[in-house]
Amino acid sequence: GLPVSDVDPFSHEVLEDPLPLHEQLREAGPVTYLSRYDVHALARYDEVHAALVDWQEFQSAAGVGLSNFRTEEPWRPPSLLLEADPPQHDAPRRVLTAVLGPRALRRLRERWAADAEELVDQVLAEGTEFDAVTALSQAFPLRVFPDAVGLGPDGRENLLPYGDHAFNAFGPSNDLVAQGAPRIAELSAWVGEQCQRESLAEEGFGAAIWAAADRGDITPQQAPLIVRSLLTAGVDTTVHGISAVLYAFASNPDQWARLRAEPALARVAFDEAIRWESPVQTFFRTTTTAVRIGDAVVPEGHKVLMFLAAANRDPRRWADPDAFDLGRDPSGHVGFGMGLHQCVGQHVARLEAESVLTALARRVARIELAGPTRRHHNNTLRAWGNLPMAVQPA
Ligand code: HEM
Ligand SMILES: CC(C)Cc1ccc(C(=O)O)cc1
Repeated sequence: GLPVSDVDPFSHEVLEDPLPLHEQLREAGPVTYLSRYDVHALARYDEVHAALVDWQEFQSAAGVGLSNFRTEEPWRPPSLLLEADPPQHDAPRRVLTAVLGPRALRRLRERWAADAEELVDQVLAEGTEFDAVTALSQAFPLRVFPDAVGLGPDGRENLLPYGDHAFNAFGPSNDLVAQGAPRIAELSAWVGEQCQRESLAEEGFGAAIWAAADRGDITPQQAPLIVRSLLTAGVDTTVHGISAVLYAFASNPDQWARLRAEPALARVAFDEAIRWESPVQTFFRTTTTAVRIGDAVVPEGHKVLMFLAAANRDPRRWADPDAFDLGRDPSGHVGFGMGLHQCVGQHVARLEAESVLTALARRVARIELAGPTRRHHNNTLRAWGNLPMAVQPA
């Protein structure tokens, strides 16, 4: 039969330490009915992977949060990529694939490497103990990404709280959503303003999106919403992704030695950290027909909650899943999703993380935690509130 649980995956207790729930859901069966939210939960790698690649039966157009856009008004106009399915999804996806693709990033590689070296030098000049969240995880993305998009200099402090609320809003209307509610109208207005053509620099991801509208690849009405996708998805994720890989190394000093010996491991280290920590923990799909999962049938129009983090540590798929191991091949992890909607910004994220790790590995022989850590709770994101770190210069 279908296992049932009234657990709240979005409670502070679970957000503080989700691992026990992930284990419980994986062991309960291929699917569990969560009665509290009337959703079906997938926690094993095979079922999460299968739902991610089957966009026809598990759609995104009804929203990838708990809210069902067929019956509820979205809090903001739906994303033309994330909250769309083919054919509407096709042109916006094709444009962002080109704008954010490895070729487009070639010209950023050198600049970001230099920026990372400069930032790490500045951090180390201040001392060997610092909070890596503010000094590196937040500082580097906020130093390079708004410029890469072509944002003006003012108001960039709005980006993190806007994204934090957007990611909370994929969950239920709990206290985390209530915390962001008072400011979100003002933050949304600022973000919307930055997406207008006249707000953007002549060079950058934003300009490239507007150039696609000039070519007729997308419409001028779509261009600002596609820029909005970058500002929503492209900041908080990389901040918490970089925190995840720094925490992974600080709690596995032997792996730092491996990176120092072989700096090219920086790239696979980031993907292994994305698998191990999964900064994006969960999101939803909506069934477009009755779908059989295991020996259960999920009715049409139901929300399905995918636990990416649980899938990324499923012992059915990964040997020694709880180990952060640079010797592993992490490809196939679902930390960037999978299939049609797989993260279109993953190359940007990898380049940011690689830049920071390479600069740090060159300058620092050891990194370790130097005090109590604190989580930052979010309905969707796994994040550190702080990472007190002590480093030993090389
Ligand atoms: C560590 C950093 C990141 C993580 C963990 C991450 C994770 C994800 C995941 C799991 C999805 C799939 C969502 C779904 O299937 O519904 C996704 C989609 C997406 N991501 Fe990322 N992301 C990251 C960085 C970025 C960056 C830097 C950008 C922009 C520059 C970005 C832009 C997007 C967009 C636009 C989509 C929607 C793609 C589509 O629906 O076709 N992401 N991301
Ligand atoms: C993991 C995903 C939910 C991250 C994300 C957020 C927002 C957008 C957008 O298009 O606004 C795209 C992707």
